[in-house]
Amino acid sequence: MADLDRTPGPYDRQTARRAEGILAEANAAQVLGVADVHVAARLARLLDIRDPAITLAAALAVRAVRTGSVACDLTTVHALDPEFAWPPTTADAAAWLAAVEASPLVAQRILRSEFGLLYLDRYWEQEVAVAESLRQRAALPPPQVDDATLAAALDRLFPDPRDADQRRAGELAVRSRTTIITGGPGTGKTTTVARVLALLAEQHTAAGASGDLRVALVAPTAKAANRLGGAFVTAREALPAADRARVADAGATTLHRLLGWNPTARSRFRHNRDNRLPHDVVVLDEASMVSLTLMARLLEALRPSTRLLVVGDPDQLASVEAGAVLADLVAGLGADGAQEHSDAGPAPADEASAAAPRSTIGARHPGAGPALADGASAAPSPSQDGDVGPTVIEDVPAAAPRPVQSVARLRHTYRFGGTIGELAEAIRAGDAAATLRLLTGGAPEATLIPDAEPRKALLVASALTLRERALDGDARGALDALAHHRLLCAHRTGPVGVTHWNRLVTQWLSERVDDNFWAAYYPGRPLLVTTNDYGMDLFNGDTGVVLRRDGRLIAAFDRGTQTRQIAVARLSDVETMYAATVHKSQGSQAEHVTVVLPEMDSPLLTRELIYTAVTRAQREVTVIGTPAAIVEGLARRSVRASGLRQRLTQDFPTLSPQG
Ligand SMILES: Nc1ncnc2c1ncn2[C@@H]1O[C@H](COP(=O)(O)OP(=O)(O)OP(=O)(O)O)[C@@H](O)[C@H]1O
Repeated sequence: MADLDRTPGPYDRQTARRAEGILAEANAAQVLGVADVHVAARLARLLDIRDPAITLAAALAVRAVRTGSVACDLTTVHALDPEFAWPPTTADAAAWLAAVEASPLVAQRILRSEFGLLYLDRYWEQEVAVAESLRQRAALPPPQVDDATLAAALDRLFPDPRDADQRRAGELAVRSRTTIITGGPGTGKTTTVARVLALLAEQHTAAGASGDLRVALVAPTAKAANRLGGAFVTAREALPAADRARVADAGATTLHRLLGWNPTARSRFRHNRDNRLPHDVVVLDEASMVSLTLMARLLEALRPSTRLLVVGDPDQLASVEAGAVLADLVAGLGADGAQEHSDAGPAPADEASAAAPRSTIGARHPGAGPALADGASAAPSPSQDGDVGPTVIEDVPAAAPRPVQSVARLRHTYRFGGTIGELAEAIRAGDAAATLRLLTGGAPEATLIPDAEPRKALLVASALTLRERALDGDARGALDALAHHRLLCAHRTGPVGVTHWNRLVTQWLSERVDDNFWAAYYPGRPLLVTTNDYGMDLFNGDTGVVLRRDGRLIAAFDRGTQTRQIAVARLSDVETMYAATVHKSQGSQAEHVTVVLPEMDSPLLTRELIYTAVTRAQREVTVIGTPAAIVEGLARRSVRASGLRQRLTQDFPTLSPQG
């Protein structure tokens, strides 16, 4: 897995020493990184490219992937540095792209050009593969559904009118092969997944299938998988007894593990198109963190009959690797207002009929399936399409069973008390005035402070609590203390980065307690694992703490309800974690979170970063920064160039409202 913190920042400047010409100039101006320069220089040499604008385009295509995009949009690259001496032939982006298309780079399929974007071939292929897999899944006949059983189950599992969104998501998941369930923190995604699995298990039995429903619960990182596993146990426990008995306590794993990652094998994943996964249902949680590459691998390893539930929050920071797949799927498959609603409360009862084409359920939905409106569970005629809005796929006979691809958004927040939920929603909507009002309104759950000084007492107290429990050898107690408060920064390095804060807290502790806090290991040292070690069962992003037990130092790592304990001598790639980056914290939460905003000119100061950071808090969030930084950050979106949205729209038959 890539380093979760490799997003380039202003302190990551590196010089490509042997670069020449335009590449050297662009590197000196920090438009290009070393890797971009080296790849482009090599291509220019091999293909005898003399035009600096073409070489520059190749480097920019590499840069695009390195910074999270799937492709490079030449119309926007001047904005990277308007002062840079861009070659005059790059002023007209369309002409520049045409010149690249006419070059050997495209002729030899090293680069691909589509949708006005320039792709490295590998990423173009992956994007095509993802769209093609989804198209093939959508073209299959819809799953068989026992409507009477489903109707009764929906009434049983979603009895509360507040659960309207969850109920719609549940019904869509039963009627579709691919369902995307989105929602902010605490909107009941895991609860809905547990209920969906009960619905599916019941359908499985009603269809006379032998054996239990085979389910895989997966998340992109080990930490997110642990958390999913824990949340799923709780959600399963809350099911009515008969439904609980239907749903196996599946246990969650990582996507890499599910696919059978083997770094030494020629085919890196044991499960692939020639050796498909055996499951009936695959639930992919925290999907915002999934890269295009992994999504392509997962889709190719699924049997066509396997249901796929993609679950996540598309407003969070996207994967550290290339792609913003979840956001693209929501935009590309959600045909209507799935993304547009911003109200945090449950859907008004009459919204369905009032806003037929803008339903919460963004269904790329040809309409022939049974009704999806509340209560409309029995198989209706196509004219009863309810709140999805009647839509047709062109060229598909009206009577033919039609595939359903659906996006369901959960909007009601069950977990947060008012303020954090409202704050998350204000940030998501980019409403700076509301965000500032909530952060400065005096509510203890959300505060904005201009500098870090008031945090010193809290940080030292947290570290000392951790130390006390570690000295007692109390693994669970220490890990709980670690999860109590988290300090999050945008950058690893620099004056407001993780390294600085780790040093500062270590210094403060040294002033308070007589121990060597600069030693490699000491009781109470909070740990962050920085690489995957399959043999040790330790993964990038795992968090733990050093304990003293029987005079020895051991490290305890969180495994949901369990702990993994290892002698410190066996650890290699770990860092101190008094602070962590927002990227690394994705997929986990703490009761109280302190967010250090980056400086105003940091490229990391974006709405997605602030949203992700703030929504890591379960009970209380403190933001260190200025109102101006909040305003600036909310106005900036983390844009990732990709053609997946267009490709999904293009590949799928056009929807048009009926009548
Ligand atoms: N329909 C519901 N009725 C009552 N409580 C609910 C419902 N749905 C969810 N909850 C409660 O809300 C809380 C959050 O639910 P859940 O963990 O399913 O949300 P989530 O969206 O998966 O959260 P996260 O963002 O942490 O992944 C839990 O305490 C859960 O019991």
